[in-house]
Amino acid sequence: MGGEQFEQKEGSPELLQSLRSKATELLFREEWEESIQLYTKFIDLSRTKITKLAGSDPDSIHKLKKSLCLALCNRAEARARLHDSSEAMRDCDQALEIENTHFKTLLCKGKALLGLSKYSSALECFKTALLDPQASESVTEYMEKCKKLEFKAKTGAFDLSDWILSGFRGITPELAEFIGSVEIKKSEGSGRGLFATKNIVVGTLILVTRAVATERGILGSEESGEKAQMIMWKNFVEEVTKSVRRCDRTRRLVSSLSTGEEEEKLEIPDISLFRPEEASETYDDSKQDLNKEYYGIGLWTLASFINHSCVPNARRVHVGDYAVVHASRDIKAGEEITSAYFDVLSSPLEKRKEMAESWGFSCKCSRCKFESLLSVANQEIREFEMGLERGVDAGNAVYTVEEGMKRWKVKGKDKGLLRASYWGVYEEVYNSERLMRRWGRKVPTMEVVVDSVCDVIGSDERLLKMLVEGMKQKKNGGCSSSSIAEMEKVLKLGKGVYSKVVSKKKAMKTLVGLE
Ligand SMILES: C[S@@+](CC[C@H](N)C(=O)[O-])C[C@H]1O[C@@H](n2cnc3c(N)ncnc32)[C@H](O)[C@@H]1O
Repeated sequence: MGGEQFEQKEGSPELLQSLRSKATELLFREEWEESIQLYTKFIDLSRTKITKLAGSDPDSIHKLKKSLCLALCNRAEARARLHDSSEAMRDCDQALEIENTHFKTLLCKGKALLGLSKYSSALECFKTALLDPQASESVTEYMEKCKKLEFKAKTGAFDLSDWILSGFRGITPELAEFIGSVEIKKSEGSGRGLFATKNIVVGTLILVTRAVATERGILGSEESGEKAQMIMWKNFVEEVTKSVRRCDRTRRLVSSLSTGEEEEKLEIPDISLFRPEEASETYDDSKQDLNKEYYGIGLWTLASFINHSCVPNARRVHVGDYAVVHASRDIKAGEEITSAYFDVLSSPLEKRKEMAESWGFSCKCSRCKFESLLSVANQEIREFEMGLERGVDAGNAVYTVEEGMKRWKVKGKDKGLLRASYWGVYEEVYNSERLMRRWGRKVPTMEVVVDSVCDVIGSDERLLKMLVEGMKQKKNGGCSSSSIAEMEKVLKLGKGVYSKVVSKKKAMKTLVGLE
């Protein structure tokens, strides 16, 4: 192709024709990069020619502009396929400057806007496209999609009941970016954090945010797994770098993130920076643990402002490329929203310190402060923990903690903190008929312990499972059906674990194992 091209004069109709048909052929063959290259050459040559012909040959200029418009539109299509929505948008805008109702471009721009989560702007585009005689049903379908996503983005009303119930199988449901009642502020403990601007009820969605980049894979055996992990990280960093280069807004979002150093000096970005519809696009030319070997990396900018706490009030799950954060207990206006970066149930202070260290920080949360003070003052706790390591009887261990708390003057909510730290032994006791026969009368009931733990660490599937098992056992033991209050408690805990995206009550009942 190269030789053939250079024999033709730059800007000759033959060269332009040949470039255009080769670029189109590549587009049909889905060879996006190569197609973009040829369209770029065609676009540059056409523009030069139009400038040269200015004022002399209106017919030729008209024809050239028409094919320039189509070339920009096709290049936009190819760029959109490579997930370069910002550059695709720029091509569309330039094409629409030539022909403001160009049908194919309007469709392409609408799709690019959808890719940028700008649902209402996308809807406007499709509305204009619908006026074109070529408009088919697919335009109406796109309009419906925009309306649905815009509604979700405004309200956070998602219903993933069916997908969750099907065991997360099938097509991942389409989500929209959503930012609830939150703002970014200085956090007492660690740089900046996300804060509630209104009271948030357990289960309510706080954020749904799409990743700047993700990388997923299955890791093999130890050695090849490590290598695969390294390759995934390399690809991931390349993807982030590409996204940052492509889009100025992404660059601003990524550069607002903390590196974990000098957190006191970090700027507080306005939350509107993260709202896709509000963000002006400037073009800069420059863990679901179903499988232990499954590995995933991602970067979600707004979710990265959420600090860790060992008494978290929010949970984060991933659905496709989205991070979904919801309240795992009721949150008061002004309270900092925190999630657990690692398992905080069944993890005494020293174990949590190690885990925080592997994340590169030393945890300053209230639970760590409380337990540090307690263990410094308390030789008994250290001895108790040494006993746990030696494998003492779980019933005896629970009894020791409960009696100890009386002596150490641990009261009210603080009891939940220690029970959470030593949850492992509590769980063992409540799950064992033998231990319950021996210790049942000497230790608090499972319901009391679950309540107090839930109060401090928020909803957790292990707490939920324990409550549900308790209800079933009561039923099997001849108790009449569970009380409404018990049922409501389980469903509330279910909401805290799975969030309101399981909005059908029947679905929630099945999910928690009550049906
Ligand atoms: C994902 S960022 C959270 C937002 C960060 N504070 C900021 O200003 O951008 C994670 C970093 O925040 C800090 N951090 C988060 N939770 C913390 C905690 N409980 N105690 C101390 N530092 C914490 C650590 O430096 C950690 O590496």
